[in-house]
Amino acid sequence: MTQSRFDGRRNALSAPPVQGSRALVTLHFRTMAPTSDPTAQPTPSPRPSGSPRERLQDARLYLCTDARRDRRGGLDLLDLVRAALRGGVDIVQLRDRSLDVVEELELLAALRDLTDEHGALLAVNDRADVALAAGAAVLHTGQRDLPVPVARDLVGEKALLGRSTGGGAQAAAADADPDVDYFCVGPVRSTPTKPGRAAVGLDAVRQVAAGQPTTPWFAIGGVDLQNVRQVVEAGARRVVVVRAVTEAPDPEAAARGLRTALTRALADDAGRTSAGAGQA
Ligand SMILES: Cc1ncc(COP(=O)(O)OP(=O)(O)O)c(N)n1
Ligand SMILES: Cc1ncsc1CCOP(=O)(O)O
Ligand SMILES: [Mg+2]
Repeated sequence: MTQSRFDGRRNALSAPPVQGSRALVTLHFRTMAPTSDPTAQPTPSPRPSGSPRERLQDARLYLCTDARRDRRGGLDLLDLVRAALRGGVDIVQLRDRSLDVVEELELLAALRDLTDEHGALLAVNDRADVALAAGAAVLHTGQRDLPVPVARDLVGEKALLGRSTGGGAQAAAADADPDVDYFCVGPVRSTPTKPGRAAVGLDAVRQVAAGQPTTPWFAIGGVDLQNVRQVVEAGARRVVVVRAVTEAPDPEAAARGLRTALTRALADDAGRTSAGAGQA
């Protein structure tokens, strides 16, 4: 495994400038890394390039993972993330409060190399200072974290800000806030990954979708291959997963399966209803 060391020099301010025009979006074909089957043909899937904000618009599948210090017999963090990116994950967040800042920055430096290679976005949870120091494209904060204006002041205009919501008024506030680049709605189902947080259910997803938010948003919490179609039918266009990939015996196949299921459910849903046409 190659270990990138954090050198303290790359930060969000050294990231390429945000391009304001959608016309600047270009599509290229992602290089698919070899799968476990050496005879398998690469199946190129469009990977959006362009500014982080443009890539966020096209993002469908977002992975949060801990540092996997206890690998539980599976892949270590970098191998897991590499596999997930090959499988089609668009955004990767390191979510692990047990790390000290030096450890977190070291891991983020390595993850940034991987996400950059794959044209994906790197997200930092909770800490604006760490996001800035790591040069991460995204800072994610929840309702009990830094207020959005403070987070924005700290990370600057170029960084993307994500916000957790339980749907309803929190989602409406996030959608109305020009500093929020995306928000999440959940937990859709109760989940051991967010203990003590009550499920909001698919009804909350339906309610948010009915409001036709203009800000990109994701459903999170208990989303997996079995229920992703229901989540899309409830109105979500994007999902965040933890266990569905991190606890899968084959994380690459799990990510690819979710991605394919999402794409199919989205296509079917778009054919069934025109209500989603204007959705973020
Ligand atoms: C993408 C994404 N969505 C939701 C969360 C949860 O954030 P929060 O409610 O602040 O809880 P913690 O993750 O900080 O425990 C998230 N981290 N990422
Ligand atoms: C971080 C977070 N916030 C709301 S639910 C959740 C965890 C989702 O984890 P999983 O996909 O394993 O249910
Ligand atoms: Mg948080």
